[in-house]
Amino acid sequence: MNQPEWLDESIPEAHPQYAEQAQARQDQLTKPPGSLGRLEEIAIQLAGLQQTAHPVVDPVQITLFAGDHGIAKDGVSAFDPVVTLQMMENFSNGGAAICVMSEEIGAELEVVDVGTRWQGAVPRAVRDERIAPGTANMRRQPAMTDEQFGAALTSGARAVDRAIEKNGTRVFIAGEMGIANTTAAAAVVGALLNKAAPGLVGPGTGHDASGVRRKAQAVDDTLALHRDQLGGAAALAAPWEAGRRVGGLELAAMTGAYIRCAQRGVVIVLDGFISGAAALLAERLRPGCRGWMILGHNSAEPGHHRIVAALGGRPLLEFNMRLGEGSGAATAVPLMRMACAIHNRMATFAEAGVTPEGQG
Ligand SMILES: Cc1cc2ncn([C@H]3O[C@H](COP(=O)(O)O)[C@@H](O)[C@H]3O)c2cc1C
Ligand SMILES: O=C(O)c1cccnc1
Repeated sequence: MNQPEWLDESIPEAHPQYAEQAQARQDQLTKPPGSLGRLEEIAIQLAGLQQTAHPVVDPVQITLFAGDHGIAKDGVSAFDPVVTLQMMENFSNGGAAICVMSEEIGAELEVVDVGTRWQGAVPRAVRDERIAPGTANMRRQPAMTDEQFGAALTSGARAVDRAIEKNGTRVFIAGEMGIANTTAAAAVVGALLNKAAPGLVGPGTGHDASGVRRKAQAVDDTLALHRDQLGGAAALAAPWEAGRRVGGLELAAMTGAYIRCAQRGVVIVLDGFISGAAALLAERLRPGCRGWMILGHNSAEPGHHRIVAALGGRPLLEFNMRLGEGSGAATAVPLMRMACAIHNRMATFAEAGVTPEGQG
């Protein structure tokens, strides 16, 4: 299989010396050391990644990738797949949650259709990069061909390049829309971690218990088929095969975007369950991506904590959100801005004439 060439580009690492300097500055600011908790950690992490004494969050780019899923026909979502198409109109008209959120936080929003079943021209404000009219049903055959998977990765990577060129993006958020994509995400995580469906699947858009059981069966059937075809679980844990056989076009585009962010030194804020699955896939495809990721929030989708455990680290927010679209990541942005403002603008003990030593 021919993997896209850009995938081989190297990924820079954080510079400990900048993180150490940032830590030293935090300890000189007019507050008890450590008293701003994770706000301090965020600023220190960003300073190390951005190799600067003055970490920044802006410009923030949000790019939402949309795609349809063959397995949606099997009743794995509480909603009909036509909602993916209807939501494309809604994104185009500025009515979706992520549209309001991106406006509210002053972030640029782009919506890229990498594979919906939309007939004819896509809605006005949506960028048309359709690779296929949805994935094939992964319960019966690979969701994507090698070429389609590679093209979806590349579409995500190009979205990052485009954003950097347009606005000098420093923080990137990938969102998604695709009815049934929590099923695809669960299958990707099951394949990569060699886990069975129970514990990975959850209500998604709002299934009841019998819906969740149907979904778990779909994921287990899917994993069994591909493990069989490849001759074992280890072969399906190989990230290229996992990503193309049981993933989604939008999930692959997110994966490509994350890898590209890491290659280009752009900080990633992860969203929820689908974003987490794409992040895990990115790290498995190109180790080193994880260093560029900040976990935005803990999704209420029950399997999300397994992704968090596999990635390592602790999400910033516990907000009981389970929407996707990039919404959890967007919600974390104001806190990250606050962290940088404190780091960059607070007075030190020396500047303010405040006595730094404790009383012993
Ligand atoms: C109106 C609406 C807007 C959404 N925006 C994001 N999602 C979220 O729900 C879908 C995944 O859940 P499942 O796997 O259960 O289908 C994805 O489209 C995800 O982005 C939405 C879902 C709905 C119904
Ligand atoms: O956590 C998410 O991203 C999520 C959960 C349920 C449905 N859609 C998205």
